[in-house]
Amino acid sequence: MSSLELTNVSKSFGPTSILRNVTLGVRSGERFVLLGASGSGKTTLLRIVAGLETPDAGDVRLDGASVTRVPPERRDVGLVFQRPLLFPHLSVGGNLAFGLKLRGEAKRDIDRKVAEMLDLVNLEGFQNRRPHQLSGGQESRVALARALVTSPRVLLLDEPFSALDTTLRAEMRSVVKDLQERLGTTIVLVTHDLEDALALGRRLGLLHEGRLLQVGEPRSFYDAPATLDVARYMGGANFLEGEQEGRRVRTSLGVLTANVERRGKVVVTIRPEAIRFGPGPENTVEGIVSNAEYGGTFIRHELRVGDTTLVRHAPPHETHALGERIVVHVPVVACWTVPAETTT
Ligand SMILES: Nc1ncnc2c1ncn2[C@@H]1O[C@H](COP(=O)(O)OP(=O)(O)OP(=O)(O)O)[C@@H](O)[C@H]1O
Repeated sequence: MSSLELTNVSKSFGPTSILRNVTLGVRSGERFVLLGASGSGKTTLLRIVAGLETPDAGDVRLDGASVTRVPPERRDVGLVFQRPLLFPHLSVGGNLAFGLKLRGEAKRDIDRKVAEMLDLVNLEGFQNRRPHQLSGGQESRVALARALVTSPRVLLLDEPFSALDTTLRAEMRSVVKDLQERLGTTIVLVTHDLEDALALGRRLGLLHEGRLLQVGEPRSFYDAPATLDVARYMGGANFLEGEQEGRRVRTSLGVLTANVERRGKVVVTIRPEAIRFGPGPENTVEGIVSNAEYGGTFIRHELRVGDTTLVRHAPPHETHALGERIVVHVPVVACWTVPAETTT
């Protein structure tokens, strides 16, 4: 069963439409990442789930029951923002105990839950510290622990690592992953960062200008982007205009066989890492190496094929001289197309 369901949720601020007909189901115990550029409506969507914002239309359900008209404090939703926002005058223990006290839980239970949670985020012994005595990473862990200690039905994380440096980011990702796996909490994390999304999301959703363009496993965003905007968001692909009939696409590289059937004007998307050296059973192309850059784990080649330039990531041991004529092929599974009319 879906633990969180949004049905046709729309929201405008004044004349500006921020969310358009968003429908999404997040399963119980799932780690779901909502990806999107700045301004795409991610925070607004989280605020609607938390009850801090009311949708103009549509419904929000938690564990099957509509909460669209339920105030935030009765939704049982945990929120962690970009900055930890701990209560500065309360100790770490006090911060964690806050929500439990509000609920009127017994002191004995509160003490036990706080201690267990601090243990889970590796902060045992930090109970009496004040927020200003913590490092950035510790503060983030306290914020996470505070949101989880009340066992919310859904935990919403809004760019929770954006204030942290690269090392701490990676550390926090594994803390979140580990906690979620142990506690089985349903998590919806919002980020614009592809790396965070791929590391954490069992499933992803891509929000673009208030529309949810695609929902699925991370791999599907690379292998089978639903629209050109999705393919663009994932970055780095080659795009070629084409005219498709069934699996056959006429392009500036010649006729290619695509991994999807369509008809009419399309854009072929080919990932640079998918282009193989040597001829293949299909989609074989001959070109001239016009540029080569060492990229550490790969070599970025530009291949001139007539008037078209293909970017290819070759294995680091595969070196070619500039001007060398080489033959490559695009496996059919890597030759994906999207309808051209989605171009924005
Ligand atoms: N209360 C408000 N009143 C008017 N406009 C708002 C309000 N809240 C958000 N917006 C606008 O809605 C749009 C989407 O904002 P939102 O914060 O949801 O996007 P986001 O994807 O989370 O972006 P970011 O990653 O930058 O936080 C933005 O253009 C923002 O200016």
